[in-house]
Amino acid sequence: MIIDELASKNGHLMIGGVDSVDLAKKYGTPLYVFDVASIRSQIRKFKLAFEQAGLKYQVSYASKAFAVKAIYQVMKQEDVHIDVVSGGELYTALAAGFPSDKISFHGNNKSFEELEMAVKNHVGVIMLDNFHEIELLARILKTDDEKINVMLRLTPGISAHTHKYDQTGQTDSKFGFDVESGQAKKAMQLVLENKRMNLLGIHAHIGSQIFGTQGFIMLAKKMIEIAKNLQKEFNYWPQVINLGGGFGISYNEADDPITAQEFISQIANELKQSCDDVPEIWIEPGRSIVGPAGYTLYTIGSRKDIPNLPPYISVDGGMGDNIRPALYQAKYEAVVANKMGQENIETAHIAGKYCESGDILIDKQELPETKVGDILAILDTGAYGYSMAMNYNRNPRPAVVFVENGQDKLVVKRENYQDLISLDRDY
Ligand SMILES: Cc1ncc(COP(=O)(O)O)c(C=O)c1O
Ligand SMILES: N[C@@H](CCCC[NH3+])C(=O)O
Repeated sequence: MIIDELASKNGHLMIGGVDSVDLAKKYGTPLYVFDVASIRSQIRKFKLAFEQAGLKYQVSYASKAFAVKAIYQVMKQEDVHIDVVSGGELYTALAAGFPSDKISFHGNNKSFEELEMAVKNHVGVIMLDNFHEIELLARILKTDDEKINVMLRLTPGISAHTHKYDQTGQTDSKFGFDVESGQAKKAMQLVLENKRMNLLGIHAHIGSQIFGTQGFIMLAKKMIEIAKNLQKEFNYWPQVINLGGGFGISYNEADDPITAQEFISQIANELKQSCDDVPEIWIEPGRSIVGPAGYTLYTIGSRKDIPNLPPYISVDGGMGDNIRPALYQAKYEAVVANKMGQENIETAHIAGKYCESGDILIDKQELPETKVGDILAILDTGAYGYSMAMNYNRNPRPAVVFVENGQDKLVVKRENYQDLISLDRDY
């Protein structure tokens, strides 16, 4: 998000036509706020880019980025697929009324119960990740009319240029069937022999928060090469090639993401050059759909000044609602929501309230003059914020509000202290 492009009115940050300072007053802080129009617009950009490129496609929202009932309902309205990685995400999506035939079920260690739940609910496709899962699924599919679509997640041997914890496509990865060593071929054979599994195609995901098109072009090329080898071996041509997600977003000025249009047109060129019968192309964006739409509002509290060093300005949340700075050294930017347009006068550390020295949300943030009670808005927190939130130090998780067309709606209640002990039992 570019700070200069943020909307403001009377010195207040506006989100989706709603005054963010009013939201902080109405719902309290910390508060996650999502601009739903931004989510819809990003989905439409992906779809349009595929249509312009003339590819058969499917956009599947990677819901690990943000998985609550309301977002699954937005995805249903936008008529996209979703992917889930656990029984909990599947349960939430189904409870939200999301159609099961548009769900892909991922994960590197799906349990018998999770696979059974997926089969019983007739999910659109199960992404098989390892031999253990092929075995479990074969046990679950007891009769011929229990046929289910599957895809094989492959490890294509491509390292994305991103944080180590965000890489998934390299050979040394916990995800997927390794192509180099022949695991992928063996898995393909097992699945093709099982008449209760319908092999829809092949999948790979090289990582997350990736900039540039190079990695994705390499991946598209590699997937066609793999498909051609499999065709020779098994006379099988995939109906779908799923290229995963991972499209980077701009968290700060240094980040320079590619647009959906750039990425998809280049992939389309590569695919059309590589083969005559281009399969349907699926992508699984998570961060790029919800990340830029999200803001976290905090109230500024204590301040610690140290001679000749930047001050520590603390807010009422921190690593419990956004683990990304501590976990991936992620760099965010913030504005003071009730002082938009005011001149910056200092650089400060934005500290969280958790009992950890590493609980610093922003290492260096330019700020106008601030005081206790001001509202700080950290930008681009829509992905992997709420979904990775936790109760460390027994801090309740914040509420989530959706805004659209000047209206706000609470979609997840704030946890309270009673919620925190609701699972505890006396001893
Ligand atoms: C298989 C798969 N698909 C899609 C994604 C979504 O990635 P992102 O949110 O970076 O688009 C992930 C997460 O890294 C993933 O593991
Ligand atoms: N949780 C990661 C993205 C997913 C990485 C692995 N699939 C992040 O916040 O960047």
